[in-house]
Amino acid sequence: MIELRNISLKYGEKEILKNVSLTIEDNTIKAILGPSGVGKSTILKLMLGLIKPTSGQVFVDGTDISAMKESELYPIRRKMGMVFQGNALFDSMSISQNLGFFLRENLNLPEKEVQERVTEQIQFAGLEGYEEQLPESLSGGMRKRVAIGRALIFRPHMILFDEPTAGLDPVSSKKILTLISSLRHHNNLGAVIVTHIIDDVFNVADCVAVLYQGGIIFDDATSKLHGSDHPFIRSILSDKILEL
Ligand SMILES: Nc1ncnc2c1ncn2[C@@H]1O[C@H](COP(=O)(O)OP(=O)(O)OP(=O)(O)O)[C@@H](O)[C@H]1O
Repeated sequence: MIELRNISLKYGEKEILKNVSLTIEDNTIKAILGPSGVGKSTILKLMLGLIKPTSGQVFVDGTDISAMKESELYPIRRKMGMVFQGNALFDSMSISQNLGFFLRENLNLPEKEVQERVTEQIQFAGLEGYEEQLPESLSGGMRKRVAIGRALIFRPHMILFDEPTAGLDPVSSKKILTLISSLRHHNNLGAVIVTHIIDDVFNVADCVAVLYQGGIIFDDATSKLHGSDHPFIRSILSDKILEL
């Protein structure tokens, strides 16, 4: 479980988050929806301990990480898999090498187990036959699937997605959302999806927090979003445009 408690965050004089509280339960897919530049990626960085809040606390499985040193954060980050917006794959490595790289670097596992985990993720992500290809020869949707496999290979408790369907065509987006939905029954894994695309929320998220002008204006089951009378939520439900 991840909890942000009364988080405020400033970049210089600019206040991005104002007293934000938010919980991500295990075994739940939660979306954080908001317009571009509102602070969604900033929330993911706070959850990973990559930046410190100006005030407030971040709890991961009950442990306050907001004042932790970098070395103390390693085991915490191991609990979380991150899927970056641009995937962050290594261009010169094959798909199999990309999947196994951090496992070989960071966990002292026997090579046989590394191979087994790579094969498991190749199958889960539907990448059979592409093991020896370079990322550049794959479609955007397939590269995203490699990035998801690489995050899952550590067997995290929580997986964080930054704009998982950004830049993908509708068919690839749908496949990625189906893959994310299938995580719901995957070893009690929780997921956070940061997005500005409301269809992503309806397709995949059990619950959603809407971030607007530095604060949370909705935090409940996705099915209740239509019942909100907040003007911003009404406007995104009617035109689905978040670029305000
Ligand atoms: N290191 C930084 N220093 C100063 N300002 C920053 C920094 N990182 C982000 N910002 C600003 O903070 C705001 C929130 O950024 P963030 O990337 O979290 O937004 P976002 O909601 O994820 O948007 P997008 O979807 O466009 O990435 C933006 O105005 C951004 O310009």
